[in-house]
Amino acid sequence: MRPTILVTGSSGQLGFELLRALAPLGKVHAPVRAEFDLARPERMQAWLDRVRPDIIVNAAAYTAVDQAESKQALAFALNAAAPELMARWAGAHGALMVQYSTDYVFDGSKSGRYVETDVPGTRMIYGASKLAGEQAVLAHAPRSLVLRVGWLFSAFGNNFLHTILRLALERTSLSIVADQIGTPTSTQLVADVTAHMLSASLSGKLSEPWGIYHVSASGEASWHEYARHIVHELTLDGVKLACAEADVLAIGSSDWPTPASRPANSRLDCSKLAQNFDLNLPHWHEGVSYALAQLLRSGALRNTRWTQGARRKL
Ligand SMILES: NC(=O)C1=CN([C@@H]2O[C@H](COP(=O)(O)OP(=O)(O)OC[C@H]3O[C@@H](n4cnc5c(N)ncnc54)[C@H](OP(=O)(O)O)[C@@H]3O)[C@@H](O)[C@H]2O)C=CC1
Ligand SMILES: Cc1cn([C@H]2C[C@H](O)[C@@H](COP(=O)(O)OP(=O)(O)O[C@H]3O[C@@H](C)C(=O)[C@@H](O)[C@H]3O)O2)c(=O)[nH]c1=O
Ligand SMILES: [Mg+2]
Repeated sequence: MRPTILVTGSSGQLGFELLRALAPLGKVHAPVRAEFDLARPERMQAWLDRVRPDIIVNAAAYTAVDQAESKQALAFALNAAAPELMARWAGAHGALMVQYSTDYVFDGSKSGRYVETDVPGTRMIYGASKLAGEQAVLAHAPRSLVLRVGWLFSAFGNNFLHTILRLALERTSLSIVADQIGTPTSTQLVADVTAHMLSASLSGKLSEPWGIYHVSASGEASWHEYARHIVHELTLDGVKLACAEADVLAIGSSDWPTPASRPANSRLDCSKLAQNFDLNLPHWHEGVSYALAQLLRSGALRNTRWTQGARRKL
């Protein structure tokens, strides 16, 4: 029998890709927020009891990093209490669960890449709420995968790539922090890796696949290098930007004060993923190229002033 799969957050950038990537694995249910609201436990419980999914893939979350600082209760309700409820249900009914967490569970003080056994320590509410969520899932759903990802982007949705595209069209220079490093990772890649991990786990060939995994593209960048790369690629594509690559300026975090204190280093080591699942992930440049190609080819942008004549070859 094909498993029944619940995907939450399907209107978000990762959930959207999961709809595509998980379709070959089973019957995907993607309730909208009104049907499955993370802030309404009784609704979630009723939905789970009615549909009885075999696999829960939770891509819904409170993701507004700075706003979370003043919305602590909401961030914890969505990022910790709601995954706990799903995990308890999964544990009680023998379901599998996939929970997404973040590189922001770390404080950034390590000089190298973070491994799964490094002790998290975060200085922000979003990170603390996601950490509580991953701990609750691991505690209550014995068959769960907690995938820590970071710096997600896609051709669709809210993310840094879109912010830079918009700003570079409007402004003649950009000031971007250069002292926070991580790895931009496409939601397509994370969705495809999720599908691979789930099908390998379901095959029964892996003795103990469950637990925390770091999942990121290879390579690394500061936000400044990432922004420059986006502007460079768009310029090569013939997009008429107001901002030239040389005018993407490096600044320090202290020059860009934000409510949440972001880690200086949130690079993730993915050796455990490579070892247990035989996956070696591509460089983040490849994901950016693909997302820009999708953007430039999308009908929604075809008639805008700045894409006229712009073209991308992969
Ligand atoms: N974005 C990033 O860079 C990173 C994200 N992650 C994690 O990856 C996962 C996916 O993130 P991403 O796709 O970027 O997130 P998005 O912000 O793009 O999407 C969030 C999703 O959660 C849904 N949601 C929000 N509140 C509720 C609620 N009360 N009830 C039901 N659904 C709700 C949203 O629905 P609606 O459309 O109704 O608002 C939307 O579908 C999250 O767990 C996030 O913490 C980890 C590291 C990096
Ligand atoms: C727009 C802008 C941002 N910045 C800085 C602020 C910040 O340090 C950095 C990135 O800002 P953003 O708000 O786009 O990204 P941010 O919200 O920090 O992204 C995070 O989202 C959550 C959900 C995660 O889990 C993380 O992995 C990470 O992807 O860029 C500038 O320096 N100049 C600018 O013009
Ligand atoms: Mg943000």
